Amino acid sequence: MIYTVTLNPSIDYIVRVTDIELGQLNRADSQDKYPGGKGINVSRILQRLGTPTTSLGFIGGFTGDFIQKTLQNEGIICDFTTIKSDTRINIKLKATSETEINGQGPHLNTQDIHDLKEKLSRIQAGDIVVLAGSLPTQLPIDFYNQLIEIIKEKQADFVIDTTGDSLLKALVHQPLLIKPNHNELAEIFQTQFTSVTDILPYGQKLLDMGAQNVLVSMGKDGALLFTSDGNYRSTPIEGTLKNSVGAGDSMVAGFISQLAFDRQNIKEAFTYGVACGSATAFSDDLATTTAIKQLLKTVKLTKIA
Ligand SMILES: Nc1ncnc2c1ncn2[C@@H]1O[C@H](COP(=O)(O)OP(=O)(O)OP(=O)(O)O)[C@@H](O)[C@H]1O
Ligand SMILES: O=P(O)(O)OC[C@@]1(O)O[C@H](CO)[C@@H](O)[C@@H]1O
Repeated sequence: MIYTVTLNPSIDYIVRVTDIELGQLNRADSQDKYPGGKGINVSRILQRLGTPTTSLGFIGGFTGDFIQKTLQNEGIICDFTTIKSDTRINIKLKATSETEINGQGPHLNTQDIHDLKEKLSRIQAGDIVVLAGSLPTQLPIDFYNQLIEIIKEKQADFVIDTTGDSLLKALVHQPLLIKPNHNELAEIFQTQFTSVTDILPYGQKLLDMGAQNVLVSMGKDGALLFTSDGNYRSTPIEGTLKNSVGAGDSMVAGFISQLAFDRQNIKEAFTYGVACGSATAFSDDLATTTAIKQLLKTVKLTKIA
């Protein structure tokens, strides 16, 4: 089973406006609301790929109810910890460019935290747990490490998609996959990249620091994969960008959907990751199964010397 943990889920409220004027009344051309949060996005794509998944995390209030009902209608197993406060709403404003305002997240109490850990303790050896997204402000910076200890005790694998110190601290525990984007990678090592060649030593560094597989996503420029069996680049896929929210999560989902079958089949995993990421970039919501299948045929990988 693949579990996803979303500590700070959201309703993503997408508002499309042709010309936004700050300080004025603007009227939306259209709007949508989707269940969001990085782990939840991973679960939604896994489900579309036919891979069984259970969603864990904190949800509450009318916003939490919307998320849980939508996920259950899509066939995702939900084992959320119910909290008293409302789950946040994240605004994704799509005008000539995309602007995001992510909410802070709800209040949690000690019992909520205990309940989440207790649910996570029910995983079994061989399961994969995806830890993705920001921490509610109240949680300590090492909270992911506390969850990793539980996962390791159970002899399960984990994927972590977070940034900065939380990511670096997780590396010694040998995550099955990490997926920084190129900006996050530059920030971790306090550097700047001007070409793909600049990125290569830093992807390799994360591998040497303990990650089993490192995916570096580069938006419209494709992605790089670093593994102990060699490094690969996916050539960019052409298409019209509709939505960059969740492209990275879709990539993670595509990748682990294949690793869950066969831990050795890295190239197939990378192919699925790229197809899912681009298919979401070219869709209004997260990618559909049909969109992913169409793009699978177009993914091209080259080995990096
Ligand atoms: N405009 C695009 N055209 C084609 N493919 C894209 C585009 N944007 C994203 N992708 C695909 O999706 C992958 C993940 O996207 P990206 O690098 O934007 O992740 P991210 O920064 O983690 O995104 P997010 O945090 O919004 O989920 C890319 O590596 C690429 O394969
Ligand atoms: O505030 P966080 O947890 O860093 O990011 C949350 C979020 O922006 O990430 C997802 C896209 O990756 C969205 O569904 C969601 O709104």
